[in-house]
Amino acid sequence: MGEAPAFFADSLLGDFPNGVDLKSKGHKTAICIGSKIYVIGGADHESTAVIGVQIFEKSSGEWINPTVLGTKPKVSNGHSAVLLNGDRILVIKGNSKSDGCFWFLEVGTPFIREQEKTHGNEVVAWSKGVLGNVKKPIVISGPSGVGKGTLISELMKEFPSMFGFSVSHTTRAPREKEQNGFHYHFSDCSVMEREIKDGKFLEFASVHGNLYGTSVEAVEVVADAGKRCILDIDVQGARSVRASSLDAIFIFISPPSFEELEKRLRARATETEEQIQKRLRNARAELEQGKSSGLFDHILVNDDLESCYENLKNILGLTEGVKTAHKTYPELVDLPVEHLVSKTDQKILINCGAGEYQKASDNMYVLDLSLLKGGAPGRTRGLNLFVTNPSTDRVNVDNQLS
Ligand SMILES: Nc1ncnc2c1ncn2[C@@H]1O[C@H](COP(=O)(O)OP(=O)(O)OP(=O)(O)O)[C@@H](O)[C@H]1O
Ligand SMILES: Nc1nc2c(ncn2[C@@H]2O[C@H](COP(=O)(O)O)[C@@H](O)[C@H]2O)c(=O)[nH]1
Repeated sequence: MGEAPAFFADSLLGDFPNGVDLKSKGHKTAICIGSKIYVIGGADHESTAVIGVQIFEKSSGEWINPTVLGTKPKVSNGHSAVLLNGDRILVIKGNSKSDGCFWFLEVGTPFIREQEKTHGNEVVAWSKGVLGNVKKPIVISGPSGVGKGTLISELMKEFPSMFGFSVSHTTRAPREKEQNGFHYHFSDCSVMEREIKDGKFLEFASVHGNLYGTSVEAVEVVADAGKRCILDIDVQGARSVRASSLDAIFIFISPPSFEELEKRLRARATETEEQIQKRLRNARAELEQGKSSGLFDHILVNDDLESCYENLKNILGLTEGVKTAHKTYPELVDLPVEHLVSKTDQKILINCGAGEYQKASDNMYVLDLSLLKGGAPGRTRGLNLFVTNPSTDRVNVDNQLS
């Protein structure tokens, strides 16, 4: 149970006209979902730099400090909040640019329900809203030595501005030419176990006797750079990603034969005999699962490297002449502190000339949420923002809201 915010729960039920399902006072907003009132604003109880969240449970009259996961938004002069689908709240920070003003607070999504089982406490999770879209990440799996890394290197070499590699964490020792932060983030077992508990990883698995994991950040930094992310992970990891909010394409690379796989692994000469034996034992299980689980969208046999690479490019729609990424981000706009929000279906109307400050020339923005992707613990992507002027674009607004 936490300390109450600086106003009483009853006052939350007053009529503050600041958006849909929204009651606000000062820099706090309140959204009611069932028996709970989520109070967003002020400082977090652990850090004064980020926006706090508290929950008022109406049935017991108690205040709860939930476990707050995800990237938290910095405190701002003011914000508005809108409930979406009953399980997440859109928070629009005023006085910020459109690449940093949209945030989502998840309160009842499948991810939150899973986390509540682990934490044994109320959980909420922030994710930053990102305008525009990037193409689906690509998960590449297959037994050790099949050629995943070789194929990925070819892609990155031919299309450097299009693809980015998700740099995993691992507890295995670096090989001779491997660089920390480039090939892997090399980590201690105790550090990585603590970070797993803290929710830093999208997925993790014990592979060939070591821990490996993809951090949420490893995937998001690639997408933030406008690139398509490639993950090189084992089959257990692929299964976890399938169950996560990351909408990806799953490709399994298979060897032409088990003998050829063994030959490649030995020729690479990076493992001891004992490790080779372990990897080969695991390869049998991975081949079984990879081919029969229905987990993978595509299975590619890496016999001749050149033709396998061509097949991979075909799957990814990389025909001749496609060399660069297409960025589709809208131009940045400034959202003022004073704004009104209203919601129709999957669209949010943001009126930037709110109340007494309204001028005929003030712009309205329409935030389209119909193509939302992802969410906590990563980013929420696929937001589209249209600008419109109420005095000249009446028809336009109506169309965009319908
Ligand atoms: N089609 C191919 N024909 C012959 N050799 C290949 C082929 N593809 C890759 N190789 C070689 O096989 C070895 C293993 O390849 P690579 O390191 O890319 O495998 P990997 O699947 O990434 O393995 P790991 O999962 O252990 O990281 C390398 O020496 C590579 O040059
Ligand atoms: N589940 C995960 N598996 C991973 C990750 N990073 C790499 N891997 C897989 O581990 C094996 C061994 O890799 P190696 O570099 O030691 O040869 C290989 O199959 C990789 O695909 C990860 O983040 N998560």
